Amino acid sequence: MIRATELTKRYGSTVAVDDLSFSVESGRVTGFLGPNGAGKSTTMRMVLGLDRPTRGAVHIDGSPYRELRHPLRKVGALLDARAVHGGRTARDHLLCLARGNSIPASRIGEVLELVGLTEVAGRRIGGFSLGMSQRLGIAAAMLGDPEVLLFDEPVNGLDPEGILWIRTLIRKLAAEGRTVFVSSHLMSEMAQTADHLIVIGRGRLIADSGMGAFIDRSSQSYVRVGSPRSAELAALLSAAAAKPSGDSAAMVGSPADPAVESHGDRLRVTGMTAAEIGEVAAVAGIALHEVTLVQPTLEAAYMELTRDSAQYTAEGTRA
Ligand SMILES: Nc1ncnc2c1ncn2[C@@H]1O[C@H](COP(=O)(O)OP(=O)(O)OP(=O)(O)O)[C@@H](O)[C@H]1O
Repeated sequence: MIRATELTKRYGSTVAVDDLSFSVESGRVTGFLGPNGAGKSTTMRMVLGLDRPTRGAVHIDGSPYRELRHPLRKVGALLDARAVHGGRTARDHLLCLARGNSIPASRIGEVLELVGLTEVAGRRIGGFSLGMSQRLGIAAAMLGDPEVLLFDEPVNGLDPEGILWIRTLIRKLAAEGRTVFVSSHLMSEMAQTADHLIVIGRGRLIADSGMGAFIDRSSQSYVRVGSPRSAELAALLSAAAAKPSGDSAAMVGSPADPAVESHGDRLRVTGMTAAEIGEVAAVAGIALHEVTLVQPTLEAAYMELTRDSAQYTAEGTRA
């Protein structure tokens, strides 16, 4: 498990990460999202001891990274796949990393096989394509068979087959009970990979919630309800929606305030679940002819939530 507590990083007058507290749990994929410059890479660098927090701390299973005895056996990371010594062969690169972390050389063949680079193990890394470099970075991350894995933009530059391969690998690692923390700007990819989301903007926490809850809480998520007594039901739902729901998903400034609107012979209900609507109707003995959950894509929910946090916004992209 990764736990960040009041994590803060300043570069001169820039506050890159601002009082950030969150946990990344084991056994699931946690997506780390935020607009350009939000502080994702800086956070990941602090998790890995590559940057010192100005304030606060981040622990991996209770210890700061710098205090881990054999870091690669606890934490594997893919940050910048190109930041390697281009003159070395893939095998030598992995051998150097293994030696420094008391990892047996026999593991190198295993990770090369895992990422599909066995045939090019003797080639110099400098001639590798971006996709091959990404695979080598993942081989390095997996070298110590770590419980905790961090991937910063892992599908960057990969072809569709490579993207599918990484997605499958990431899901498998989480299913094995590992802690998997992945940043990406590709929302369609995240929607298929992550179970849980941590969203930051301008260095601060915006959301920490399950994927389903994140999408449900968007104002674009609603339940379409059809009933022969829709006017009566609308009044009952409005009264019920005014009560607090007790939902525990942390969402700063959630836009989904409960509301009931009539659209022809259908009701459009936001901020209530289909089950809650069904309960209200059942208590009043009102028949329901339709209850349909209409959800936006992760991309639409994300754009709505981060609209005010984006550092750079092109003309015409603000709703
Ligand atoms: N070494 C540094 N010196 C000065 N400022 C920095 C440094 N590293 C990051 N920053 C600034 O900190 C902020 C957060 O940057 P960071 O790279 O962590 O964001 P990010 O969320 O990873 O962005 P992206 O999605 O574009 O990769 C930005 O304003 C960036 O310019």
